[in-house]
Order: sequence, then C-alpha cells, then structure tokens
Amino acid sequence: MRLTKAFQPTLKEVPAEAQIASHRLMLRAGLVRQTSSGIYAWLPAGLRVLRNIEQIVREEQDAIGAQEVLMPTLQSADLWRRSGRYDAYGPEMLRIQDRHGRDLLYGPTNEEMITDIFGASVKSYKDLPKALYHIQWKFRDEVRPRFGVMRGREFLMKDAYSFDATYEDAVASYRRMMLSYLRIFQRLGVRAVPMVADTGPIGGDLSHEFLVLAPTGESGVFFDAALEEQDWLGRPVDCDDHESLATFFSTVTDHYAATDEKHDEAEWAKIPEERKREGRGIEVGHIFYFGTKYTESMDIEVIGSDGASFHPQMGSYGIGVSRLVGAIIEASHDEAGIIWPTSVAPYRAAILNLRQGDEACDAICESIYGTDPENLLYDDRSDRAGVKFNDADLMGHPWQIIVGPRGAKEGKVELKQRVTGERFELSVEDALAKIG
Ligand SMILES: Nc1ncnc2c1ncn2[C@@H]1O[C@H](COS(=O)(=O)NC(=O)[C@@H](N)CS)[C@@H](O)[C@H]1O
Repeated sequence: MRLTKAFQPTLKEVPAEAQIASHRLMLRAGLVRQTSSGIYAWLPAGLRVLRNIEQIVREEQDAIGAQEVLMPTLQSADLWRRSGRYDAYGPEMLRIQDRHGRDLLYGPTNEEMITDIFGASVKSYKDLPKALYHIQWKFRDEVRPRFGVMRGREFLMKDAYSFDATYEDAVASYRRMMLSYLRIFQRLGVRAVPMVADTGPIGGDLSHEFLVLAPTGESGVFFDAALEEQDWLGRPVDCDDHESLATFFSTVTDHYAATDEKHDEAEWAKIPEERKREGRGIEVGHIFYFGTKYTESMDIEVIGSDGASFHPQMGSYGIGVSRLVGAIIEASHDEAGIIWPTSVAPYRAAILNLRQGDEACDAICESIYGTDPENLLYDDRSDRAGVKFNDADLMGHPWQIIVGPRGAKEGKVELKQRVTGERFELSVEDALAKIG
C-alpha cells in the first residue's frame, strides 16, 4: 500500500478519555474510530490486524478438529426463555423488537443458539463428539465501556462449543481447547498465563481464563514461571488420546497461577523464589465446562449405544479477538508507539523514501515495493525524514527499510528492527531476505 493512497488518518493528539496506551495508540495510528460509546469502526490497518488474529485463531481451532460455522448476531428471545437466561442475563442484554413486535436480542454469546442448532439435527451418540466455533460480533451493554476496544459494547469474539457423550470425553474436549488456546497465544506473540477461573453467568464447574501480561492489566496475577517457559507449538500432543491430553493438561495445572482474588499465600510459599512471577493481566480468553446445563434446560437428547437417550455434555470456549488488538499493544509498545509482533502486524515492513523524487531512491523503493505491494507499506509522501521515522515508529511495523540518496547510489538500504532498534546496512536482496 502506498501511504499517499492509504486511508490511515494518524493523529498528533488524542481525546482526553483515552486513558491507556493501547486506546491512545489505536486512535493516533488510525486503526479505529469510535462511532458511539463502546462501539468502533475498524479502519484499514486496524482491520488487517484483526483479520491476522482471526486467521491464527481459525487455524489453531481447525487443527484440533473444530468446525467453523457462522451464527447470526440477532437471536430470538424465545431461545433464551427456553434456557431460562432471558431474564437472568440482566441489563447487559440489548433487547430489540421487530416490526411484528417479536422479541429479539443482539447476542452476547451463543450457548442457546448452538445447542438448538445441534439438537435439531444430532440424534445419535455416533454423531459425537462435535466442536463448532464461529468468529462473530457480540453486544454487551457494559455500564461503563472504557479502554477503547478492550472493554467495548460491540466486540468480536471467537466462541466455540463442544458436544460429547460422556464426562471423560467432555474433559478431553476441554483439554484440547486449552492446548489450542496456548498455541494461539504463542503464535500471537503474547505471554498468556492460564489460570483457574470463576464460571459466572455461563455456568459449570470447570473453567480457566487466559491473561496476557501487561502493566495496565485489570487483574493482579501471581504465577509460576514454568507456565510461560513452555513451547506449546513444539510440544507433541496426540489430541485423540486421553492419556496424552491428560499429560499435557497436568503441565498446566501442576503449576501455580492465580489472580489476586484467588491468590493463596500458602500455596505461593511452596514455589522456589526464582520461579515466582507477579504482574498484571488482561483477560483475553475464557473456557468453561458446564456439562448438561443447556442440553437439559433446552431438552436436547441423543440416543446412546444402549438405546437409552441422554443429554450430551458441553463446554464453551471464548477468545476476545477485538480485545486482543488492544491487549497486544498494551503488552508491546514503547513511548514512540506500537511494536507489532510479526504474526499480526498490518504490514511486514515500511519502506521509507528519505528523498522522494531522487532517481536512485525512487528506483530502489519501487523495486522493493514491487516485490509485495499488498503487504509492504511504502511511505512515498514528500514529508521530511523525521516525520516518516516518527510515523513508522507509531504505526509499529516490525521492520523499516530506510532508503537514503547516499546508500541508494551503492544499492544499499538501512534496515531498522522496531522491537530491538537494531540497524543494519544491507543490499536490497539481503534486506528482503532478513525481513522474511
Ligand atoms: N466487553 C468486552 N469487550 C471486549 N472483549 C470482551 C468483552 N467481554 C468479553 N470479552 C472477551 O470475550 C472473551 C469471552 O467472553 S466470556 O464472557 O468470558 N465467555 C463467553 O462469552 C463464553 N460464551 C465463551 S464461548 C473474554 O475472555 C474476553 O476476552
């Protein structure tokens, strides 16, 4: 993308209500614009990050055998009356009436809907297990939306739902999702700590949440360093074997991790000093096992191998996809701006032409840009170098390919790595090889 063509309205100043770094930087870098309280429009560069996160989530959910569906945002109130949650859910639920006076709602989550869809077509235990997920906008009428997209009212969630014949199978599904989540967060380039959590309005008795470590996290976090020294992607786990899943799961549950609400000093004292970690965390994912809560309340049954019918066991598994854009910035920025992990960055690199109009500079920039115009941002403005450096640091590209008139004459460029600040004088092909 050429910056002279891009719609990326950067800001010098931000509105006073932007209290935390990610909110300020998302506005200043032109990633989003608020359209009303807690509701945002995603501008091109911000949307590219959102899509990159979605794709990593999608790949790792598919990898454990979950199947993607897409459920609507609008749901019938009758569905929620069947589960008994319509009145219980409270003022966060946005209730709507259509022209025929029918009660609808903008979905805050989809347990009822997926259970209804599943129950209408699955009649036999032979059709189990099933794991279905979608990536869809949700609405929760938060009384005090704040911190930009981190606590919005309309937000993007990946929510998955598992259906199993037995408790053991449901626990295996839960552990498969735990593994998938740890792989997702590792690929996103964040440090996410899994810990035992409350079940809240979703229900059930087994739940973990995943907190990304960031100084402005809403929760205090105490955890054993062993939890984040794992390579979840490199770890071989046979997702079809309950033993293999149990061994993996014990790697997680054997190590201490708790938010300040649940912190247990006695347990904490047992951990060697050098393995104790404390910090602040942002909740980016939350998984629940809740058995037959919805299949019973909505009367969904399948026929077992013995001919008797039973309520399938369920779990639900959420990731805050839009919240992650803010959480990643909270975890990875400096005073100059955003520092995107390579896996989610809107562009692989920014090409900075320090003298637009100089024949050698323009020629080198055009040849580099031509190698991947879709994923390189070419700052072809006639602004002076300082403006280009500041904007590139603000936007957070993992690499800056700096083309000045002296270097250009010798076919050389300067490469700057955003996360380390390191600079390299390289030929064009070596620079392209280095940014990968
Ligand atoms: N107001 C919000 N703004 C942005 N993200 C949110 C908001 N509320 C929740 N989330 C994200 O959505 C994730 C899942 O939400 S949840 O309520 O914990 N879980 C569920 O809704 C379950 N139905 C999982 S399928 C949270 O971990 C959080 O990362």
